[in-house]
Amino acid sequence: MAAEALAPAKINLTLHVIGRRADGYHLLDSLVAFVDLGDRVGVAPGDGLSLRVKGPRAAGVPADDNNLMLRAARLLAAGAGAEVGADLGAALTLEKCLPMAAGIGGGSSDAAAALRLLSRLWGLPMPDTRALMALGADLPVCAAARPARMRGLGERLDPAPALPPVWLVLANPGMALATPAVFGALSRPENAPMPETLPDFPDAVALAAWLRAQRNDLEPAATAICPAVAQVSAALAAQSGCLLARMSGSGATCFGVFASPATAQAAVAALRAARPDWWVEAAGLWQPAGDAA
Ligand SMILES: C[C@@](CO)(OP(=O)(O)O)[C@H](O)COP(=O)(O)OP(=O)(O)OC[C@H]1O[C@@H](n2ccc(N)nc2=O)[C@H](O)[C@@H]1O
Ligand SMILES: Nc1ncnc2c1ncn2[C@@H]1O[C@H](COP(=O)(O)OP(=O)(O)O)[C@@H](O)[C@H]1O
Repeated sequence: MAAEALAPAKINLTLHVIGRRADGYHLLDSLVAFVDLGDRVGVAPGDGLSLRVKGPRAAGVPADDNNLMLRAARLLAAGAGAEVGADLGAALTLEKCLPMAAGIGGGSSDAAAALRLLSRLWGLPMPDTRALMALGADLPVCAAARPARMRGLGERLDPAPALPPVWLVLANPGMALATPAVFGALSRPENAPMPETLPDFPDAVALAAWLRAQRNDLEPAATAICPAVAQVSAALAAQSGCLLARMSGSGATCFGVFASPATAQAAVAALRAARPDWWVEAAGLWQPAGDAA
């Protein structure tokens, strides 16, 4: 049976870099949420394994074995001792709506959505955390697809406190930022973690007030490589009703936090008018349909 799902964008509401390992990977402490905006991933029975990429942001997205969706499919089959093509087949589609290399986990979320759909189609269990990490540090959290406190390299997930109704405006200046380059430009890898216990967030104002005391430690490094990050963040912060503006992940996408959909939509309209060259969208938090665990 053919099936389709949203691959929701991942937002690092905070991203504290708290150490660096000898192999160059960094230790993180991040509050991660997902929004109801993303790519659309489809899976249908098929002979062999194929992928068709379409959609408004398809340009430049690899459709070959470099695509994380195909790598994820092979990983899933290998976990069951099967080989894609010989034993299992699927026709995958990706409608790309999120900018690529943008700090919002597009490829990782596409791969996680493909895994969820393929595990149902093929009747196989989801890969374990260690296997997911082999695809990327963002894969475990994207496979969980629910708000989480992410630690370690990305493998340690704890439930986040319940998030209040909140609307985010996402803005990207149209410049791809490679994650390794941003980590490489980080001047100080040892920074303070978030508090051991995260508070409750009764409403959007309380959430934004708490977030303001936290950080994205990659933001200065990303801004050094791509100065437009500072412009995007400042433009979001200047919008009426914006409670906080910050970069997500390794950038260059920034998000603004708003307490109502109307203020968020007004900010989108103003930003699109001022900067037609930027990608600007409003989104609410993504509510998993119960099948994303
Ligand atoms: C920074 C984050 C925050 O959520 O998001 P994005 O900006 O990619 O969305 C992630 O940790 C990215 O996860 P992901 O994009 O899957 O990373 P990977 O493919 O595993 O690694 C890409 C590169 O990022 C660096 N890296 C990644 C994770 C980590 N804990 N320490 C690192 O130093 C390494 O240089 C690595 O070679
Ligand atoms: N399905 C996919 N969508 C986007 N990029 C992908 C995908 N699969 C593999 N990639 C590769 O992953 C790199 C990082 O892209 P992406 O996951 O969008 O970054 P980020 O995690 O910073 O948002 C891209 O440069 C691209 O070459």
